Amino acid sequence: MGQTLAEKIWQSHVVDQVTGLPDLIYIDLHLMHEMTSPQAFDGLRAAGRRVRRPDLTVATQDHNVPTGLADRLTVTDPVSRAQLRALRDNTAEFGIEMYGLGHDDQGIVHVIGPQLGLSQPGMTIVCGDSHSSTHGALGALAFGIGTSEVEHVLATQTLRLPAFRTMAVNVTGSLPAGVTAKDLILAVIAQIGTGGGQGHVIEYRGEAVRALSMAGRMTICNMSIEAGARAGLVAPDETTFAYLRDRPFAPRGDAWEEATAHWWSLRTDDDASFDREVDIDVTALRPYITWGTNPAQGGQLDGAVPDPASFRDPGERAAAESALVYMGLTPGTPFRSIPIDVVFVGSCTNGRIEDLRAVADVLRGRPIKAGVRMLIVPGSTAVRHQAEAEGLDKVFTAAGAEWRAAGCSMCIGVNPDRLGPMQRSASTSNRNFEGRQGAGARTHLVSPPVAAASAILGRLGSPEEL
Ligand SMILES: CC(C)[C@H](C(=O)O)[C@@H](O)C(=O)O
Ligand code: SF4
Repeated sequence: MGQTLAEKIWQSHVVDQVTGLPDLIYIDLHLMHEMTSPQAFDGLRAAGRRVRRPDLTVATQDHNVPTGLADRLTVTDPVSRAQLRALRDNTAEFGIEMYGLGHDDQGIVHVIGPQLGLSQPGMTIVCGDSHSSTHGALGALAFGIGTSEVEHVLATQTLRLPAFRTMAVNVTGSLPAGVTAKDLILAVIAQIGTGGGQGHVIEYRGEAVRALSMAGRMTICNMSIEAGARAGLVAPDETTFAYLRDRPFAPRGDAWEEATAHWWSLRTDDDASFDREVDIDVTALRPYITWGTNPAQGGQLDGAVPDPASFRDPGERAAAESALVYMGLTPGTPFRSIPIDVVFVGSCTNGRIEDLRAVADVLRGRPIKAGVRMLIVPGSTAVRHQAEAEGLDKVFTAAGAEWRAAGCSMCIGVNPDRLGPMQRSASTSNRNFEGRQGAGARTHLVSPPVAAASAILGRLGSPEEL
């Protein structure tokens, strides 16, 4: 019987199999950021070990960095300061490449890996960060790992990883105009739930996935983790190769020809079977948003806040009840009437140049609503430079938005970009948990065009209303 793509990559990386223990897997690329690495380096030091393959390890500073142009280098929070300094010192001590603050290649770890051509088809990639699934868009098997595993990879370039189950998400039809990869993944998560992918590696397949840009594929793979999946991936094709060609770390010349010949073999065999398959037809998909406090509590923007009583499952009903209290929402309220205070565009889900272009297309020539704060935060310094070369920053600032420097920013409240209590945001990020964007803050996850339209309207809405 044939194999799935995920199984093929796994098998080609098994270093050791011992009965009763998870497989020992070779790791091709280890990405790091400041939040999950300090203790790993402390552990190495305590054991007197070195980093086995510093050449396969790359670090950046993203979570704790200020994105304000004025306070970029003034990190006042002591914890953030200590973590940023630790990463700088540790990478210098252990000989690891570091794209830190001030470096042209700095950015959110899941944005810079693909952008530099570090993340490639067929690789095993790990990072001490759950959204490592993003790199699966390149046809890699990419897992988020914990800090003790970070230490293990640093020391050995291998990791014992538990076996996974396979799942196919088959996406048919083509996305209607104005409907994006973000809407698609929010709809998938609403359909299968936050635990729907548990223990599985999801392969996204079908014509609608083939038609997605690499940025779109990264958006859907990124959020696989919000459905509980171990990883998400898309088989590599011409779109992948066109994206990777000539990137700084992509193979060149004959090595490129050899690599692409191999990469073409990286696909699920026709006679392979998945442990689970989910079908979704996107022909009639509309912009999707979340109303609750987990990414599966979502619905079409055309709809209204649901009545918790409408959920048959008692767990889902209770979760909806408490989410509506936290979110300050009343059943039956049309989504398009919900006022917002802040709009955040950015994150490893939607902080790429394509996302910023989509936002600029909506904002061009239109001011954002008085009283609304809009932050536009490029996913990397290179994205920032590209956007400026295209004049997008002028569009943003002319509309009244803040154009900021690269980092995780308001996706997570561990840097100065935070919402105040009860402030409500439309956010292109991936998590709407209680307190995620600041204590007491209320988050609606949206696509880039919906974020831009909402900033103009001062309430949740889409470009068709403008
Ligand atoms: C800080 C980090 C460990 C965390 C993650 O694992 O995803 C963060 O990036 C997030 O998005 O919540
Ligand atoms: S942008 Fe958000 S989701 Fe992505 S790595 Fe940073 S904090 Fe995590």
